[in-house]
Amino acid sequence: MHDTVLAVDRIAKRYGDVVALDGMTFDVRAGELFGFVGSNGAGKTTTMRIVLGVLAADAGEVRWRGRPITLADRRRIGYLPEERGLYPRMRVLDHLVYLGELHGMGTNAAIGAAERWISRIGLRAHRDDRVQQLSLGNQQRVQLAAALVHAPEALVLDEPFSGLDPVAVDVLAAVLRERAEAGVPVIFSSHQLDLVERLCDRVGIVRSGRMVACGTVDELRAGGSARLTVTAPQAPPGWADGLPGVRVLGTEGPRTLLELADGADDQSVLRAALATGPVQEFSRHRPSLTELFRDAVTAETRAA
Ligand SMILES: Nc1ncnc2c1ncn2[C@@H]1O[C@H](COP(=O)(O)OP(=O)(O)OP(=O)(O)O)[C@@H](O)[C@H]1O
Repeated sequence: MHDTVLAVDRIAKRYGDVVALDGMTFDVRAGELFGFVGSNGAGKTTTMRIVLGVLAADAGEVRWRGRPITLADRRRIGYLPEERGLYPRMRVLDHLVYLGELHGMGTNAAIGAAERWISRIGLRAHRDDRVQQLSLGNQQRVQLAAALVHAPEALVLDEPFSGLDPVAVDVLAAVLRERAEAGVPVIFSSHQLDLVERLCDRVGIVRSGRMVACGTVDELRAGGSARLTVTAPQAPPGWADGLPGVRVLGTEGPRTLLELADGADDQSVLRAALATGPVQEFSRHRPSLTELFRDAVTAETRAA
């Protein structure tokens, strides 16, 4: 039995004629990092807004620890919205203290927490600057500290890594991992799939307002079709066309990337490659998250 904290259950949402969410369903468990990925417009931000109560769903339910989520539950969530909302003229420390107090912290506790996050997120040199004086990336760091300052019981972060330099990416990755290890469920959206693959316990791939694949990266990869990379310098263009159970995904110089249907015979591919001349590379691998994601997006294009 998993310790589900947040459950999104068959959420539907339309904007006029646009169907933004169409039965969106998934859950996030205590202590896990959940990566929420999907192409632009797939419905990630809309889902997060509904979880936080910024938007109302047309149908479906959000549950917090097994019962319908309330305003009080939502105040326990640390939220990084897509539309970043800081007061530009406030100073960094004052801003974070203010937000901590808004979430019910006493002033001293809020100051202590704000100082700790300022150090942790690398903002010490900017502690007394006004938000509007900061670079975009540093404003993003303040926004992240704002989501963390009140010791939330869950984190819902809309593209938290966007705009961060590589050092800040590493710091944030460590912070999120640490929060998860403390039992906090963390859900975040990102287009940086290598980061999602490296960091997340589970990943959900969203397409057209629905969850089309959800599981650990290993589970998702195991469910994807095997890939073959073949390097055959003398092979003419189209050498792999028509091989049974084989789809050509692309070529790059002498290398051809192939997708194998279940049960397709990779040895017949090897024989076909050898028939063209020397084969310098022949390797079979499971798709990466990026490749799985491309498959999902391609399926969307084909369905459109
Ligand atoms: N306020 C709005 N009015 C009309 N349509 C909207 C509105 N907000 C979102 N949509 C539409 O709803 C769908 C889902 O958008 P959403 O912002 O949730 O996607 P997303 O997955 O977060 O995309 P991105 O990766 O680009 O941030 C899109 O078709 C979008 O155009």
